[in-house]
Amino acid sequence: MDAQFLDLLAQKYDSEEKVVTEIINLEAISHLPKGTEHFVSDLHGEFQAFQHVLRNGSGTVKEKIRDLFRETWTENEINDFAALVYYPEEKLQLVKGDLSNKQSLNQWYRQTIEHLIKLISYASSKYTRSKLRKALPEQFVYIIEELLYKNETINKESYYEEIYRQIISLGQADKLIVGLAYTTQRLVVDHLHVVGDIYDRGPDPDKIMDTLIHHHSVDIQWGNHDVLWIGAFAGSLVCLANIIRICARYDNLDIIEDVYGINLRPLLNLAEKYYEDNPAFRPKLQADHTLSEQEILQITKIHQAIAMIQFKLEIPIIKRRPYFNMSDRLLLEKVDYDRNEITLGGKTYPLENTCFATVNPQQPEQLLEEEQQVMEKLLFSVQHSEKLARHMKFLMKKGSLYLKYNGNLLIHGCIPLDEEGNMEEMQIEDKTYSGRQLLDVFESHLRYAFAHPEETGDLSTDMVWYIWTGECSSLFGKREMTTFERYFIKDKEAHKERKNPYYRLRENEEICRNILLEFDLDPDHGHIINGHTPVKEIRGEDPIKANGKMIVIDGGFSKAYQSTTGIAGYTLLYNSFGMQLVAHQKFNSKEDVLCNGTDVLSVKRLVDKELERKKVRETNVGEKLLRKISNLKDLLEYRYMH
Ligand SMILES: O=P(O)(O)OC[C@H]1O[C@](O)(COP(=O)(O)O)[C@@H](O)[C@@H]1O
Ligand SMILES: [Mn+2]
Repeated sequence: MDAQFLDLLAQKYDSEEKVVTEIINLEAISHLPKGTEHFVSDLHGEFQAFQHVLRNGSGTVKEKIRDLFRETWTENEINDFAALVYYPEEKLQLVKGDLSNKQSLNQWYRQTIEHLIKLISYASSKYTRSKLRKALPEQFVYIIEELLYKNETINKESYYEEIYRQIISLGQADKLIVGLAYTTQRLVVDHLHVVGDIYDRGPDPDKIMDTLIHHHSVDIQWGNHDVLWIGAFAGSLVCLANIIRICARYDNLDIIEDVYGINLRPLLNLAEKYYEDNPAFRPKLQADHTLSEQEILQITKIHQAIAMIQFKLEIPIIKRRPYFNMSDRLLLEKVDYDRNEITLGGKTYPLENTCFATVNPQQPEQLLEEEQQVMEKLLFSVQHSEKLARHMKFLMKKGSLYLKYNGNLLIHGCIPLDEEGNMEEMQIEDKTYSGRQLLDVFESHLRYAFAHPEETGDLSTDMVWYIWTGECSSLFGKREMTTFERYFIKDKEAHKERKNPYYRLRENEEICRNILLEFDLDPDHGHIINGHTPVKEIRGEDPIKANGKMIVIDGGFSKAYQSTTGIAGYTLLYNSFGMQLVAHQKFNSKEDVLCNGTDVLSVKRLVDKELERKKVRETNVGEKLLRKISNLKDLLEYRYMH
C-alpha cells in the first residue's frame, strides 16, 4: 500500500483505538443482512400511484405490521394503522375528526406512538443503531431512542409513562407520529432503483423528480422518454420538438408552461396562423382535467405546429449521419404533395388529416423563418428554466444508461441483438461497436451533449435523439417510430413498429446468460431487470422469463396502458431472502386508502430464494466496506503495530 495514502488515512484515524474501532464496526456491518432494494419503472408522470408504492414499500410496510400485530388486531385495524404509516398527515386529520373527546384522543396518541415505536424497532432490526439514528426525525432522536431501547430490567415504568405524557401535553404528538411514520417508510426500503421513464404521458413527472431528489438512496436507469428531456435541455431542437409534441398530445402543456416556466406564446401565435382544427391532433384528455372547446382547439393547433417542426428537423440529421441508417424516415421528402399520398416499403397510402401549410414540397426540411425563431426562443427558455435545470442535473447525477448492481443488470430498454442473438453492431463515424461497448459510447455522447448545451448540431447532440428513436438504441428497442404514419395514414399496417429481436430472444435463458457475461456478471446468480415494454398479463404474458434470469417490471403505471396490461404495474423487491415480484392492482386514490383502507393488493411471486440469507458483505456496498477494512488493516500494521 502506498505510504503517502496511508499517511493521509492516518490523519483521520490518528490512534490505534480509532483504527481498531472502525475495523470492528465495518466488519460487524458487513455481516448484517443486506438491505432491501426496491425496483420501479415506467412511472410516466403518475405521481400519486408512485407515491403510494413508495410509501407502502410495495407491501413491505403492511407485511411488517402483520408480522407484529396479526394475533391481536383485526384486518381493519391493520389497514387503518397502515394508512397512518403511508399518509400520516391526512390520517391524523381524519382521526381527530372522529375522536372529538380529548381524553380518547390522548389515549389514541399514547397507543399509536407505542405501536409505531414497536414497528420501527422491528423494521430496523437489521440495521446498526447509527444507521437507525440517521433515519429518525432529528428533533426527537433523544426521546425516540429512550423509548426504543427501553430497559426492561429496571423498573422505569413511570419514567417512560412520563415521556409519553409530556409529548402529548406539550402538543408534540402529531409531529412525532408524522416523523415516526416517515422513518418507517424509510427503513423498510434501503435503496430505490428507478428503471426508467419518469417523464411523459402522465401529469406530474416534476413531482416525481422532487420526490426522488429528497429520497435517501436512489439510482436511475434512464428511459427513452427521460433521455428525450435530457436531449432537449442539452440543445437538441428535435428532442425539444418531441417533448412539446408529446405534452400537447397528452394534454400536458401545463408541465411546460406552468411547471417549468417555458413561454409557449410564440409557438401558439405560429400555430394560430397556420393551423385549423384537426381530428388527428386533438389531445388525449387527462381524466380529471376539463378543457373548454377553445382550449382544445388551441392545443390541437400547437400539436400540429410542433409535430411539423419535428418532422422537418429530423431530415438534416438523418442526412448528415448516414450511419444512423434512417433514410426510410425522410418522410416529408417521400410525400406526393399533389396526390396527397406517400409510398412506404413499396406500398402507396393515401394521406389524411394532413397539415402541410408550412411545408415547401421542393425543400420540405426547410423551417419557415417564424418556425426557426420559435424554436430558438423555446430552446433559450428551456435552457434557462431553473427548475428544469435542477431536475435534469439530478437525472445526470443519479442516472446512467445501465447499471450493474449486486450482481444484476438494470436496463430500461434492451441490449440490441441481431436475429441470431449476437450483440448487434452499429457503426458510428468510422468505428463499429456492439454490446456493452456500444452502450458506453451512447452514454459518453449523452454526457458530452449535456456538458455542452451550446453545441446543438454536433454528433453527440444528434446521438441523444438517436437513443430516443434509432434502430440500434438500447432504450428504444424498435426498428422505427411510426409517429408520422399514426397521424396521417389510416391503414394500421403502416403503424407497426418492429421490435428488436431481443424481445423475442430474451425468453431464452442462454441468451440472457450471454448478456450477463457481456457485462462481466455471473450468469448463475445475476438477473436482467427490464422496464419499457408493458407486460400483457391479461393475455397470459409472464413477467418472469428465461427461467428467472429476466424480469420485466413494466406493468403500466401509465394509465394509458392499463387496459392492455390488465394490472397497474409491477415492482420488484430484493431483500436478504431473495427476490419477489409484486403486481399492483389499479390505484384509485389516496382518499380511498385513507377512508376505506383499500390498499393496492400486492400479489407476490417468488422469483428467487437465497439458500442462505444474503449479507452486506456480498453486495456492492459491502465490496466498498471490505476494501476500506483492508486499507485500515494496512494502516494498523504500517503505523501502529511494532
Ligand atoms: O401513443 P404514443 O403515446 O404517441 O406513443 C407511441 C410511441 O411511444 C413509444 O412506444 C415509445 O414510448 P415507450 O417507451 O413508453 O414505449 C414508441 O414506440 C411509439 O411510437
Ligand atoms: Mn420506455
